[in-house]
Amino acid sequence: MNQNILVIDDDQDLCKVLSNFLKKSNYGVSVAYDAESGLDILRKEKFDLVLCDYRLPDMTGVEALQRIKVLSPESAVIIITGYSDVQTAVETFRYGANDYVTKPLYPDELLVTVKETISKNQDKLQVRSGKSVPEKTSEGSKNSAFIQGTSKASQTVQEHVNLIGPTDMSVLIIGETGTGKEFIANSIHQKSERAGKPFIAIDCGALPKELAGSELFGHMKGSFTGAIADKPGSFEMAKGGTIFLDEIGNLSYENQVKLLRVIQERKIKRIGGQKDIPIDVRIIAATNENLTEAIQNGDFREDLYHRINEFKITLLPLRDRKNDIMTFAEHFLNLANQSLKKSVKGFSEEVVKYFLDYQWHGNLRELNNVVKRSVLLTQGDQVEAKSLPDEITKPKLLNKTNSNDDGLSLKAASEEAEKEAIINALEASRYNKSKAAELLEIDRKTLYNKLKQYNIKDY
Ligand SMILES: Nc1ncnc2c1ncn2[C@@H]1O[C@H](COP(=O)(O)OP(=O)(O)OP(=O)(O)O)[C@@H](O)[C@H]1O
Repeated sequence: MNQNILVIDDDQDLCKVLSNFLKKSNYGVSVAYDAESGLDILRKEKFDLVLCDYRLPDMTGVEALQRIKVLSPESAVIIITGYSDVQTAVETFRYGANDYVTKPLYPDELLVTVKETISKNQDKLQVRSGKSVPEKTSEGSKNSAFIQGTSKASQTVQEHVNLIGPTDMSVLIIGETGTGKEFIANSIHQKSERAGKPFIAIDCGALPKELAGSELFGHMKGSFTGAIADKPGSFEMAKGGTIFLDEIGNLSYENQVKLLRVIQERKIKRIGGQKDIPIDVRIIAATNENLTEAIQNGDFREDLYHRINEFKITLLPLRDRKNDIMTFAEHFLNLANQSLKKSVKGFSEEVVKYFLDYQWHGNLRELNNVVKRSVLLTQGDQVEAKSLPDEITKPKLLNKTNSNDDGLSLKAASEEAEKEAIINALEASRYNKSKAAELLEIDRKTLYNKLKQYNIKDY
């Protein structure tokens, strides 16, 4: 049966082109020019994928995404965005977007992203419904796509993963969007005795409040409108395996209480059910927000925090572990060559410099997408700067013209250099702050102040 795609974009010409192209590639396609019409279509039909513009005339990208997830939690969503919006569009990942593509859209690149996204989403749905997913040998396989970073920070993370993997401790992974939290969670699972059992990833940010309880803990027929049959929740489906709760800070208070009970008593009750069901799962949680602050504000339970935080792993933003950038870029280049059937060999020196200087707010996910796009556009042997988006090659000029901001000033340049020196010292000292302060010839207190000033994550 054909897979169905819904395209929501106010650019009617783009919709026409996309629709023709996707139909030629054997997808069933429906089109809407604003979010409300798209949501109307979603109320009537099921879609494997929604391709949704980030800037719609009637609502913001995040709002559209949240409403899509309420109506059709099982559809994958790819956000279409202009490169200048990438920095804000990456926020949609907190609400369950599966990937993003940047305008101008290129058919080959889009097709690869569409195929991969639908396939990964179906694997997830299958695992959640209790069916095993056949091992894949292509680039779709998590294991074949996983690599270790080469920065000191990544090596330390890997040591921790190796240590903590075989235990049954709960782990809290902290990091910005796209830093690889789910990949690390999966790697911890693979190193444990639970490896042959399910790894179920739940995006708490994408779960509509009204469905979250049922999704996690299951329900009994008739317990609420729409509960047409008994349904096991993710905790039951993960039997013997690991559950990965991404964006755990988004769980409602009520579900936090239920989760605490699962952890303390190792059993659950389905919604509307009487029976206690024993649960054997390891919990790995992730967040990109400051849970301590959420606790102080009364939004997150402190007792739950201590339970999920038996071990903490912090993934630094890519811009703060620069040694990883080219390691991952080479890896993504190989993957892009495979999926786009190209044979680009590497990156020009200029490109390497741009990559090292860029801020990568979407982290590894953004790097992957930029490399994929540049491989597609490369005719010769190596990726040249002209294949990169302007935001990467001219960030300061684009962002700073017509503003009083001193991005081009000596002060900004020396602050940038200072920040880099601090990051290098931290890496060299394996995040031992006393040693880093010594290397920098400043005292610890000054170092702490600078970490705060430059928003360098505490490792
Ligand atoms: N160790 C790794 N090896 C190879 N690719 C990686 C690795 N970690 C991350 N990636 C790439 O980065 C993308 C984002 O990773 P992941 O989904 O694990 O990030 P995340 O921190 O969980 O993001 P979010 O918070 O938005 O859910 C992956 O799809 C993959 O392409």
